[in-house]
Amino acid sequence: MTDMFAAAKAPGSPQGRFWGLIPCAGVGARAIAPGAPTPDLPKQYHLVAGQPLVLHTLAAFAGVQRLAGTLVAVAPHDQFLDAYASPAWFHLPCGGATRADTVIGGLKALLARGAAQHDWVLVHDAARCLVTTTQINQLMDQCEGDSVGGLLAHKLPDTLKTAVTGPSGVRVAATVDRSDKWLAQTPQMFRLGVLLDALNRLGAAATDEASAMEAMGHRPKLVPGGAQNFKVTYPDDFALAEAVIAQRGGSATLERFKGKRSSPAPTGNPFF
Ligand SMILES: Nc1ccn([C@@H]2O[C@H](COP(=O)(O)OP(=O)(O)OP(=O)(O)O)[C@@H](O)[C@H]2O)c(=O)n1
Ligand SMILES: C[C@](O)(CO)[C@H](O)COP(=O)(O)O
Repeated sequence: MTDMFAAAKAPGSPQGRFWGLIPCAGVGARAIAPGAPTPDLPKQYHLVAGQPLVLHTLAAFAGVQRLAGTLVAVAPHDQFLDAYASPAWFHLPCGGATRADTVIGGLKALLARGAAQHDWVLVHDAARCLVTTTQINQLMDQCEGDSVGGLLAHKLPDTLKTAVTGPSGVRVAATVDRSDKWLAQTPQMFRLGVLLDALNRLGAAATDEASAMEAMGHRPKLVPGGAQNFKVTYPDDFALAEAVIAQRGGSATLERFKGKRSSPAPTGNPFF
């Protein structure tokens, strides 16, 4: 993955190339505890085990040899990643008001820069910083021969309740059969053109890529991801992510970004 410009312009195989797309334009409102020291800093940039959360995510993608390139879709005017230029990924201010808008913006940006409609794209939340290179490769292995694509997911481990809220608070309405229930994770891997069409049709109601594909009548493949591939969503999740990183040996992901820039990267990324 040395020259993304060359990768985008190369004809690619009939099976299509693979692109990573990281929606990174959210604010993380649920993750910021009252009184936090940096309430305006989006959660994906908070330090986890010594480096901004999203860099852990990007380190996992940087290890995937088959990716032609990885686009990080950030919010307009977000310059945080300018200081972390890397040949392994590039960032663009194509984020939108909802996650679906951000993904649509990223897909269009990939197409505009030479990606093909039939290429595969792996969409992955910036906030799922514990995904591993091995898991990403497993998803690719299991889905590249599939006619639809699929996603990492985790079979529901707990008893599932529905709730009803009344005068005496929130109470159980029923216990639901969990035998067919999975928690959707990311990456979610689909053909770029089909996914863009599906997201355009479903719009903001698509909280993930698979739901847009499902609305088109497809049945995405579920590939077991594991409990550690959780999304940092609430304040407690930062400490949980740090604990997992420490248990994995801590600083391994840092090595890939030793050469990080301390000043904004120059314009002229070879991809553009
Ligand atoms: N307009 C948006 C909203 C979300 N995301 C990204 O989508 C991923 C998953 O979304 P979520 O965890 O819900 O992030 P936020 O929307 O930032 O969180 P919250 O709902 O708590 O504000 C995150 O990496 C987030 O940055 C995005 O790129 N653009
Ligand atoms: C895509 C996703 O991570 C699948 O679980 C999730 O739907 C995105 O988070 P959100 O909180 O629903 O925006």
